[in-house]
Amino acid sequence: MKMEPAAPAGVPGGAPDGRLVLSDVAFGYDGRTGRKVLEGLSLNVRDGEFVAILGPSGSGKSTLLRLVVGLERPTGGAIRLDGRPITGPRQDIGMVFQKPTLLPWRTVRDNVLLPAGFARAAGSEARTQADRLLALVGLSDVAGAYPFQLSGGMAQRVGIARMLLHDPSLLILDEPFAALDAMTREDLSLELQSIWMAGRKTALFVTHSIPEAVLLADRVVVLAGRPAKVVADVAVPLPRPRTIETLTSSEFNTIAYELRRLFRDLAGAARRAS
Ligand SMILES: Nc1ncnc2c1ncn2[C@@H]1O[C@H](COP(=O)(O)OP(=O)(O)OP(=O)(O)O)[C@@H](O)[C@H]1O
Repeated sequence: MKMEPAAPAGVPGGAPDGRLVLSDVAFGYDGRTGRKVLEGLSLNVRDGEFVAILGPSGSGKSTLLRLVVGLERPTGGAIRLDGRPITGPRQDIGMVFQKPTLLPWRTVRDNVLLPAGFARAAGSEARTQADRLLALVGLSDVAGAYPFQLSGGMAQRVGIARMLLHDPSLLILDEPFAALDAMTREDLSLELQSIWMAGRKTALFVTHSIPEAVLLADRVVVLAGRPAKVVADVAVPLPRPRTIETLTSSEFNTIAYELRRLFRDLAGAARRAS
């Protein structure tokens, strides 16, 4: 397996013809102190590629996603999707968070329709699409239910259906399964893989779980440092569809083990530096 150290600039780990290209990106929340969260971060995601992002807590993974969806603007470098800079939220980017933030007074169907302006404003086409997506994530039976009637896994399925409402071509997922029990998490990971395989959308997926990253991704990118940048870019050439059996294969375990070792090295280096 190849653990590629990140190049100081440019587009490590991929051809320069990526769909989503981050070039030498820098960002800090506090303009006054100038403290940067990310610096010199370059990443190239190809069309249809599923990239998982791992990194120590606080390394800037969510910040990176906020930049990609246009909720924040980089203070240095550039982020381009299909060759154009990202200047704000857009319909061709769908996002799902750790907590799906469902409106408790709206039904499941209306929560899926939220990006379309709710059921009354949404046309019949959007309502049909919402029902189709609820069927896709196995929630047709609870379309008229309210969020308090759902389990954590069901609520997250609603979040996934909502993310897909406008048929986005770029999926941004920020620890979507972190709050779920292990079995539900595994089931939803495999469902996400099916959805992704059916549409071959480009996906950026942040997780703290090495096995989850290796199970789902074509590539695992590791962020680290203060400010953070890409410190490793690991290809996952396992056949698809991946299944729970994949978790027992020697190829899977070799990649997961190498990533674990890398994390231990990073933690050791951070301890020595502090
Ligand atoms: N809105 C904000 N204002 C100021 N600082 C912030 C804000 N959001 C995040 N930060 C800081 O930016 C850094 C990176 O945070 P971020 O949430 O991106 O990391 P992360 O890798 O996603 O963390 P975790 O794995 O714990 O979710 C942290 O030091 C955090 O305190």
